[in-house]
Amino acid sequence: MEYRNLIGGDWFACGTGRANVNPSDVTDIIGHAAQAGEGELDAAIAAAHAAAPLWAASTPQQRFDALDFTGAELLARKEELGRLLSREEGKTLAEGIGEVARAGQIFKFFAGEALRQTGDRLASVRPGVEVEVTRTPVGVVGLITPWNFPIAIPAWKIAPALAHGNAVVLKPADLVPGCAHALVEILSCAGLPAGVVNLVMGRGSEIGPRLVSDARVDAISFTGSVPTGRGIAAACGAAMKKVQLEMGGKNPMVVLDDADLDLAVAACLNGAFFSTGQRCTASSRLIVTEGVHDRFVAALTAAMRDLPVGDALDPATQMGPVVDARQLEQNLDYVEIARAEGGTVTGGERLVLDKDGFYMAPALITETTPDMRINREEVFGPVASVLRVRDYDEALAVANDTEFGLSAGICSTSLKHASHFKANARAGMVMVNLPTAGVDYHVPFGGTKGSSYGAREQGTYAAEFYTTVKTAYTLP
Ligand SMILES: NC(=O)C1=CN([C@@H]2O[C@H](COP(=O)(O)OP(=O)(O)OC[C@H]3O[C@@H](n4cnc5c(N)ncnc54)[C@H](OP(=O)(O)O)[C@@H]3O)[C@@H](O)[C@H]2O)C=CC1
Ligand SMILES: O=C(O)CCC(=O)C(=O)O
Repeated sequence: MEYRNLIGGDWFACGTGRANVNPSDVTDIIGHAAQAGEGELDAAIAAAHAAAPLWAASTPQQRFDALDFTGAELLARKEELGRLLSREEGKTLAEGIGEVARAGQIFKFFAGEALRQTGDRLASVRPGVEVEVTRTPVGVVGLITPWNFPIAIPAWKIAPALAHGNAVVLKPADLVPGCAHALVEILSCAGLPAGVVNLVMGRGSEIGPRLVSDARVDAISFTGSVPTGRGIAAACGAAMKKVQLEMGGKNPMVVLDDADLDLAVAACLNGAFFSTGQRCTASSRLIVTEGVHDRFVAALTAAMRDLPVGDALDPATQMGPVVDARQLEQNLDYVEIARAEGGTVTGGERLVLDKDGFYMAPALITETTPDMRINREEVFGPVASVLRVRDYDEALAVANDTEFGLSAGICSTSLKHASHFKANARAGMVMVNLPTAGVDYHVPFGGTKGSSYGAREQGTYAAEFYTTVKTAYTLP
């Protein structure tokens, strides 16, 4: 399969195609992706810039139709596209199909948002004057997306951008061109004017900074690593350009003595290891009070041993491979760092299976302290640590002792502690008796502190980023 770039409504096979490798089996080359250079990027931005006024003038019905069509198509093809997703990213088939369905629901939700454009008409403080407050499109939005949710994250950026009347240039992660291509191919049949949606695949370090700094691009929405995000924020700040960043997490999951132990173990197993731990919402710090600590560790260790690791496309697999060799090395390095810091390691070894892929066993690091690197830095793999604490107050203090603030969870049957945690956990999302990862598609997503910057993504709150508020005064 050859993945081409979509520029101004035409498909271009630019540059030498980059191989799209299956992380479950590196002998399986799924396709080759076009690599855009400066010229192709420039053409894509020019196309979006020319098309933006057309789409800004579209009716709510036109926007609804395009988004509803895309959502319906994704839902109808979720098995086929879920298979592609699992094959190129490595999450299990059930997770891959689930993610495509989620992308479909996101488009359906924003189809509805296109019809629900709101505004205010108010009386002026001056006699006879009318005031109207409306939302107008931002213009051209550059979307830079990561590899860990290769269809849902592009969906939750493209869908609100289009619903609110913007044109986009999508730069997906290098490792997952197949899903981006499939999504944009569907959008190219959705009745949008040429140039409203453009796809440029190519090295992020080369074309990314150009996309961010181009004066014709009015706003940037980014999800990925902290260092890349910081660079983008600095460039957008200097250009006084609107920017939205979703970055890392070091998400705490508090387990109190009074928790339902089975529920807590299931929530931590899911939060820490599902999707191979490659979620910015992953539960990477398990903070457990001393009365339940040993029973919790024993039960979670047993559950980890029963988690089949293997080829993402094998229906028996519950944890697929790591996305690539570099990420696998990073994960294994962190396991060794934790051991050297004095942590006790269970699992975390590289696995050699019949297929030549990037496999490792899930890792649990016990007997850790808050100052260890394993409790401060994001690993982005199936590696979780356990911190033993005296009581709820210490648990909350440890949970908040991080530079990140994306998601925070608590497992407890105490309404008092759950309510206090919801109010006092310094995170954008709080979960009670649920994994820190796995969020709904119709409500805001985002964090505090070093995890996020700018307006929230998703739900009705997405309007904040994808529109500019205009206040009009009329003397009739
Ligand atoms: N919070 C999250 O959801 C995610 C966090 N991460 C974290 O980041 C680490 C590294 O992952 P990685 O994929 O390399 O993350 P990056 O931040 O490097 O990549 C994210 C996106 O940004 C692009 N990009 C890279 N460099 C630039 C640049 N200078 N300017 C603009 N865009 C750029 C990438 O393109 P390209 O792919 O072509 O390099 C990709 O599309 C992981 O180990 C993990 O810790 C990673 C993914 C998601
Ligand atoms: O947990 C989720 O459902 C979403 C996580 C996510 O968006 C991410 O890891 O980038």
